[in-house]
Amino acid sequence: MAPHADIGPGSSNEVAATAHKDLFTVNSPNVVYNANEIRSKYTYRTTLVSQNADGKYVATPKETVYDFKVERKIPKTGMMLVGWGGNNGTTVTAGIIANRRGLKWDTREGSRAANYYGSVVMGSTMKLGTDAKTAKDVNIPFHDVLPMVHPNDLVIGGWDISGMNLSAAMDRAAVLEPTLKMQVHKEMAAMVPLPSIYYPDFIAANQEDRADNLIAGSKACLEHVEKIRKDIRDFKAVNNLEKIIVQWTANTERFAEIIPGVNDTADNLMKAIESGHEEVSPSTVFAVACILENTPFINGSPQNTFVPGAIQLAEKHNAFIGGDDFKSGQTKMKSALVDFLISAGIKLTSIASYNHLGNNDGKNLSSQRQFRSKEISKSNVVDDMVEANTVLYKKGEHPDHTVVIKYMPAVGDNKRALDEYYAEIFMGGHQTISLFNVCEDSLLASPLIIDLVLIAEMMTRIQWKSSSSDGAATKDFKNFHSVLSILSYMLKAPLTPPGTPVINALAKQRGALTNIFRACVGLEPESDMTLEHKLF
Ligand SMILES: NC(=O)c1ccc[n+]([C@@H]2O[C@H](COP(=O)([O-])OP(=O)(O)OC[C@H]3O[C@@H](n4cnc5c(N)ncnc54)[C@H](O)[C@@H]3O)[C@@H](O)[C@H]2O)c1
Ligand SMILES: O=P([O-])([O-])O[C@@H]1[C@@H](O)[C@H](O)[C@@H](O)[C@H](O)[C@@H]1O
Repeated sequence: MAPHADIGPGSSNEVAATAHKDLFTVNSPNVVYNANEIRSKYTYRTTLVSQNADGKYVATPKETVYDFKVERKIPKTGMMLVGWGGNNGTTVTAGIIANRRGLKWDTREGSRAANYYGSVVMGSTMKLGTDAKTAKDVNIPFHDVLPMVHPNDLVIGGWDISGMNLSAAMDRAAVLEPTLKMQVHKEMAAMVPLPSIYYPDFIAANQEDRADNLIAGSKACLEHVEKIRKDIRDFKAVNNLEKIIVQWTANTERFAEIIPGVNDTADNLMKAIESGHEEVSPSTVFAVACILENTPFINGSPQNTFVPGAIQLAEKHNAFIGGDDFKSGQTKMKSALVDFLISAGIKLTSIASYNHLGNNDGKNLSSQRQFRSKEISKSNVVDDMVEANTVLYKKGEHPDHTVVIKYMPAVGDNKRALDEYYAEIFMGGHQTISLFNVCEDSLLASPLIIDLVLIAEMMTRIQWKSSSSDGAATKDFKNFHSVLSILSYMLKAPLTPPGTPVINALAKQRGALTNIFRACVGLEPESDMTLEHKLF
């Protein structure tokens, strides 16, 4: 049996890492390149605000000097998906194979070619600067800002409670055109998900008929943690990998109850797993296994995988985690539109978000407890934008917001999202925005899975220290905080380091991602001031 890896013509042994060519170098005394690293000294400028006795704000500019170190060598990287046999898992796998081989296929609208549309890293650009002669903007592919893995080079594997091979699972998903599927059929038929853990109470009962590829045991135990850790090590060894990123793209679980003494601390969580506590979910067991294996783990679903004990464990082991819930279509649009409306001074008073879909995700979400997980992640996405505008909203005031999801098998993966945004405008007027948004869910989510892997892997090669004079200096280089909030742009319910704010506004999320990567090569944040076009 194939070692559950991508063993096609582009298989791990044959995939030659795409040679990385630096598209640019930074000409600055603060940036030094050597064969292995890029070192930069970056001054981070913020404004500290305090209030004086009469309540007036006092704004004080603050500068913190950071040293960043970026490893330039691009490691051979594996992507292991939990839920590999699902719509997203099969679609992203077929998509990477198709891109790797430069496939074209016929459709009713004519020939189509493989692409990475919908991936920020592979499909978007950022402004590098302005042309020294013409003063015109110079934009570069996002992928070229730092030495990042190319998705074509990813070695793919994973787990599923369904033992169906990836070709049959791709047919079951009914996402891709037959003329494309037939070209990747052979490679995908050779891919078989590893058996996984299945605790029935956490996903809808209607998923039981898929569960034929199981690791023994129906509740958490240390053996499950160790089996998953071994799977990761074996996958790494068989494919001669240097890095692995694991992502949960399995079914949405019900929320786990946070129980003091069970999952509130790292030690209690490990004891709970050892004792087989029934409130420990499969996704939390995967997270713990990845943390202990120092393998970044990202949760693409809305459940609270990262119970407090899991976050504490990640911090303790200096391991990366990220989540929750891919932000693919209806919510992505919401996080941009709400930001636009509120920052335009328009008082949004209600948001009605309805959608129906017919894929297996929709089937799982037709169960109330799983829907509740999704309802939470889809509902909280406007909080930061509302709270930031105290001109429009009094403290605690917010728009009405309802989320409805219905399972309609007929539409398959092509979710229909209907939204109404209702707002108060000048002098008692109203604005009503109605959206009808057909989201081909897996084709929107798959590029996000790729972005999450590429960015999480990049973060394992970036370290920082502060040479600040204000006593916050750190002597040695260290990783970013274990909770990768830099991944927020791809996620509906961004996980952030405990006690730090959650930012959902799409433009702010992209700005953070872009400007942190720019800072790693000593470049200032993208500024839209364009003073060079105003002051002359
Ligand atoms: N646009 C999107 O598709 C989108 C957006 C946001 C979030 N999500 C989330 O991504 C996840 C996957 O979506 P999908 O459309 O691929 O769903 P899917 O139902 O097609 O795939 C999920 C897969 O997970 C498997 N699975 C379930 N429990 C498992 C376990 N314990 N271990 C291993 N495998 C397990 C199932 O057998 C199935 O093959 C869902 O949770 C969904 O809510 C999807
Ligand atoms: O990302 P998004 O389009 O806002 O949200 C989607 C929901 O609308 C859909 O019902 C669900 O099945 C997907 O998993 C995804 O969560």
